[in-house]
Amino acid sequence: MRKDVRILLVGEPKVGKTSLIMSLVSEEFPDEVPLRAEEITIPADVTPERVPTHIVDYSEAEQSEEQLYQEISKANVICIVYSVNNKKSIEKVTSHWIPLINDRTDKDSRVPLILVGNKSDLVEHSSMETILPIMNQYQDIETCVECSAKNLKNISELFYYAQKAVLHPTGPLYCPEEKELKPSCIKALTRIFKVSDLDNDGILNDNELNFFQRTCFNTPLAPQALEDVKNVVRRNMADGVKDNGLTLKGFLFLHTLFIQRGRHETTWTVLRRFGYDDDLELTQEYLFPLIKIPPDCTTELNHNAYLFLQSIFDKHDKDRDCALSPEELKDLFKVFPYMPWGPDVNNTVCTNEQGWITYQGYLSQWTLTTYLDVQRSLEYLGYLGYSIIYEHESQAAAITVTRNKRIDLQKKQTQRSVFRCNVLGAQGSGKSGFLQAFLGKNLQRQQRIREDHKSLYAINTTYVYGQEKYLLLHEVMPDFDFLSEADLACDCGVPGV
Ligand SMILES: Nc1ncnc2c1ncn2[C@@H]1O[C@H](COP(=O)(O)OP(=O)(O)OP(=O)(O)O)[C@@H](O)[C@H]1O
Repeated sequence: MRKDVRILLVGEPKVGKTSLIMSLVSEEFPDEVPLRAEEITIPADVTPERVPTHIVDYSEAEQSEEQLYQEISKANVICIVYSVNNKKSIEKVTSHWIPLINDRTDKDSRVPLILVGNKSDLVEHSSMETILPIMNQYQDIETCVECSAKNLKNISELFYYAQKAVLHPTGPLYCPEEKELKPSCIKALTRIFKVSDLDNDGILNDNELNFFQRTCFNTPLAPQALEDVKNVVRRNMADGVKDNGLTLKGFLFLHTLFIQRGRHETTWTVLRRFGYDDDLELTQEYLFPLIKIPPDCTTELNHNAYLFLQSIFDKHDKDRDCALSPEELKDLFKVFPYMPWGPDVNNTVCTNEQGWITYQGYLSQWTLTTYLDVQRSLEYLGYLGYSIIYEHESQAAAITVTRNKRIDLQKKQTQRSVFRCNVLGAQGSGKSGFLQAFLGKNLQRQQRIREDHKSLYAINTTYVYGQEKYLLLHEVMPDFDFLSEADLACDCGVPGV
C-alpha cells in the first residue's frame, strides 16, 4: 500500500477549489481566500486511512500551464471541481479537464479522478443527472460527490474518497463497463479461496470462513453475521452456497458486491493480507523474505513447516492412497503461477508402483529444494499461503538455518537432518543406478526412465540411531575440471561406484 497520498484539485476559476481546501483545514467557510492555497500536508494520524496526505490547489491566475502539467504528473488522485450552479464549469469537465489530464498521464497508469460539485448550498436541484452519464463514459472516474465549502457539507467525505481512490483503487479489481471483476482479480481471489479451503472440498464452511475472517480482519464473524452473508449470496444466485458453505462462485460474488457498493477496502484488505500489491502481483517481501545464511550453514524445513506441508498433502490426496496422482499434483499446484515440479522430480524422490510421488517422496522433494535453493522454497511456501495459515510474520519462519558445519565437526555432534553425499565415478560406472536404487527402483524400472526425465539428485529418508534423517545423493559428472565448489561441498562422497 502507498506510503502517502497526493491530491490535486483542478477546475475552472472561481468554482471554489481554494475554499474547499480552507474549509477542510479550518472547519469553517473562509470569507476571503487567496488565489491559491499553500500545499498542505495532513499528518497520518488524523486521516481516516492513516497515511500522510498532501493537498494541492491550482490557480490559473497564479500558475503557468507547465506548472499545472507538472502537478498533474505528480498527483495520485485528481479532483475535478465544478460549481453546481455553473453549467459551463460542468461542460468543461469533459471538453477540457479530462482530455487534458489523459493527455498527460500514461494510459496504463491513469490517476483516478473524482468529480466534485461544489456550491450545493446555492441550488435546490442536484447535478447528478448530468454527471452520471459522464461517469459511465470515463472509466478513470472513481466517484463523484456534491458538496459545499460554505456549509461544510461532504467536505471531509470528499477528501476521504480521494484518499480511498488511491489506497483502494477500483481499476485493478473491477471493470465498470462489464460490471464484473477483472480476470487478474478473479485469479487472485480464486487462489485465496483455495488456500482458505483447508479441506479442499470446494466450499468454505463456517470454520474456514471464520478462520478467513480472523486472518483478514482480526475478528471472527458472529454466527448471525455469517448466516446473513450466506443469505445475501443465496438470494442472488443458485449455486453460491452449497452444504451451508460458500462456493468459489459465491465468494467471488460477495467481492463483486463489496466493490459495487463502494467497499473496495474490504476486497483490498483481503488481497493485501494474502500478499498482493496494487498490481495484484504477490509482493517480493511476501515471496522472498530476507533470510541470512552464513557460510558453512545449510537450510532445512522446521517441524511446523513439515506439519503444514503434510496438511497440504492430505488435503490433495483425495483417494487417500498416500501418493499424488498427476491430477492431484496438478490440483495442489493450482495456487502457483506455474507448475514448479517437472517430470525429473519423479526420478529424484520415492514414487509408488504407478510412478506417482508418495508422501515420503513429496516431503523429500521439499527438503531437497530447501537445502539447495531456499529462496525457491520460500517462494513456493508463499504460494501455498504458509505464513497466512500458520499466522507467522513471513515464510522465513518455516526455515531452520543450521549451525556452522565446522562447529559440528569440532563438537562431533549435529542437529542437522539433511546430509549430502556426492557420488563420483567414471561414465557408465553405475552412478545413476546407484541413485535410483536408493529410491527403491530396480533395474527394470530404471530402464523405463526417459533420458530427458533423468535427475542428478536422489533424496530419501534413512535412519541414524533411530532418528529419521534425509540423505541427498548427488551424481557428479566425471569431468573434475568442470566441478564447481558447490558441486564438491558435501558431507561425504561415494567415489568410483
Ligand atoms: N459552497 C460555496 N457556496 C458559495 N460560495 C462559495 C462556495 N465555495 C466557494 N464560494 C465562493 O466562490 C468564490 C471562488 O472561490 P475560490 O477562490 O475558492 O475558487 P477557486 O476555484 O479557488 O478559484 P480560482 O481558481 O480562480 O483561484 C469565492 O468568492 C468563494 O467565497
